[in-house]
Amino acid sequence: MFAMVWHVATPAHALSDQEKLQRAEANRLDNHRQAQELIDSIDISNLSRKEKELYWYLKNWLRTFDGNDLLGIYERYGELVHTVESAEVKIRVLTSQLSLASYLGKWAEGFTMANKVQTLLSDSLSEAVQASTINGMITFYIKAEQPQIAKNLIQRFEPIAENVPGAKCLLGVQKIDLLLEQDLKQLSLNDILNTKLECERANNSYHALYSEMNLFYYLVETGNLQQAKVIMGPLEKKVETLDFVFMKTGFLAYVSELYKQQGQLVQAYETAQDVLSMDVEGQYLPTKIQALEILIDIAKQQANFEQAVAYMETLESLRAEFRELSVVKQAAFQQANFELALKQSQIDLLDKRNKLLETRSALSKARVQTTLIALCFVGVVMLGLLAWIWRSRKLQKKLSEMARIDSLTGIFNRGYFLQSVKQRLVKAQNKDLTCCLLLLDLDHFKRVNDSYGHQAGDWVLTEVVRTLKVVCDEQCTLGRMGGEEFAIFVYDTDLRSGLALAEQCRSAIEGIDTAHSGYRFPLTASFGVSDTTQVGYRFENLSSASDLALYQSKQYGRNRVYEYDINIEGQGATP
Ligand SMILES: Nc1nc2c(ncn2[C@@H]2O[C@H](COP(=O)(O)OP(=O)(O)OP(=O)(O)O)[C@@H](O)[C@H]2O)c(=O)[nH]1
Repeated sequence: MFAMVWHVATPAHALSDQEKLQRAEANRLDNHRQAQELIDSIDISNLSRKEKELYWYLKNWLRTFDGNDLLGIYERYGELVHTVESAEVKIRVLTSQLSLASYLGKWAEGFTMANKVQTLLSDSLSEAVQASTINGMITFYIKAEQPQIAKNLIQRFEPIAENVPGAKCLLGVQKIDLLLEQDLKQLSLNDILNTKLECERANNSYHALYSEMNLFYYLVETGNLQQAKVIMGPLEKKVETLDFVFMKTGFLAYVSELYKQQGQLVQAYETAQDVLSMDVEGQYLPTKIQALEILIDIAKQQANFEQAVAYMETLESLRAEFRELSVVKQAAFQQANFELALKQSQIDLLDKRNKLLETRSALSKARVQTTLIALCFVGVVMLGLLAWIWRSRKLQKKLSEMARIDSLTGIFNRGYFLQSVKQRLVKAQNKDLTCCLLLLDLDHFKRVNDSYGHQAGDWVLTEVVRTLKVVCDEQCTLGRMGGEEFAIFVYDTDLRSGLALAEQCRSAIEGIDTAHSGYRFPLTASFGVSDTTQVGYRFENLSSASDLALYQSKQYGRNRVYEYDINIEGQGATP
């Protein structure tokens, strides 16, 4: 049963490190010594990260067989579970640690661990890993005296066991274990035989032997002593080859029971003593209790009451220990459940907080959106306002321009001309500069209007201004004083220069070709000139003086330039 076919065919040294790992994994239950040798011969530098994780798991797992350093392995599993990345190896490490927790009586940690395994157990794991995990959990809960949870897990195991090779064997073993513990009447011989068959089919020699032992227990418990005796001999040999103390002691306790029931008291006594001596650390209390009960029976039957009482005292203390352990288990279970509920309520609380935060963030998002919309709205309003301000400015500019400029000719109107000239006069006075004012009036302009129409009159006005602009330089300020009367203020210019300029203007107007208006007619203007040396810097005085001179121009024949003369009224000048 333990022969390794592959091992015979392929020597270990011919295998790659990956193959060694796979073989060790496949045969770890059937031949843990060979699996151990394979693991020890692996050069881990050839392994990938995931393979290394499996390697470390198996290395620790195989060390549990000698049973020497269970606590050390338990702790190493604890470290490993934090460093492992592979979800499958992680849950296997945790499940094995869970199994050790039950051996070491670490019930509180065990229940917490079992809850963690439960949360890690997901459909994303392979069904094989799911099967071995559930199997490990069932073992734990049976030992932890939580049969209901074990039953539920068995139900969960059933559909998976259909698909995973070898899993039916494990499922069968668990069902039988549970019934052996809980309700022997529900168990049938066929259940055990079928399970044994399943395990043999799956080449799971360990569980096939385990089932055979269960068969033996069942036969002894149900009083089928003859049948039990038949299988006892070969079974004893097989059990001998195993290193598991608990398997040996468990088996021997029933062997002792069989001997006792068959009246072979000496053999029964010796075998029961073997059980007690093998389990020095007293790890397997139920077996020890079973052995002591046999010893008490035998002592009573042999009327060795003193011995019986001594055994009974030991038995009582073991039972007390057992009960205490049971209480410890229940308490640990309650505590783990309480912690789980606490954790769940904390998670619920966090969930609620998160939801609250989410709502708050949604609210603030909505607020931000509203603010943005409001800002956009304000932006649009601001833009509208700016556009409106811009338009108003433009309008204002146009209005103020209209207030300053004569719309027909484009030069200053009377009002603004006055304002502007007055400022310049102040400036000139401060600098003691002489300025001139020329007034000109078109001659017989009414005739143009009357003869050729208002449009021709407008043309004349525009053309005259254009001509004046050509003649005048930047020192001149032009203004339309009314109808066909214009003024030219010349800054920093004396009367002589002013008269010369007036003459230039007169001549230029006279030279305008009126044919461009569509009509041919004479076009002339009369001029009156004065300066500040004559009348001072008051505009009104200057204007009156030039006006008087203009009047003289008109009086003395038009198309002339007259300067203001304070003494003589009606003095002539050019031409
Ligand atoms: N076409 C046109 N005519 C204007 C404008 N403003 C005033 N007038 C005309 O100018 C004429 C001025 O006539 P008057 O004051 O009698 O002077 P005048 O005909 O030039 O005669 P003298 O000044 O004596 O040479 C009037 O017929 C006004 O209607 C204008 O903006 N366009």
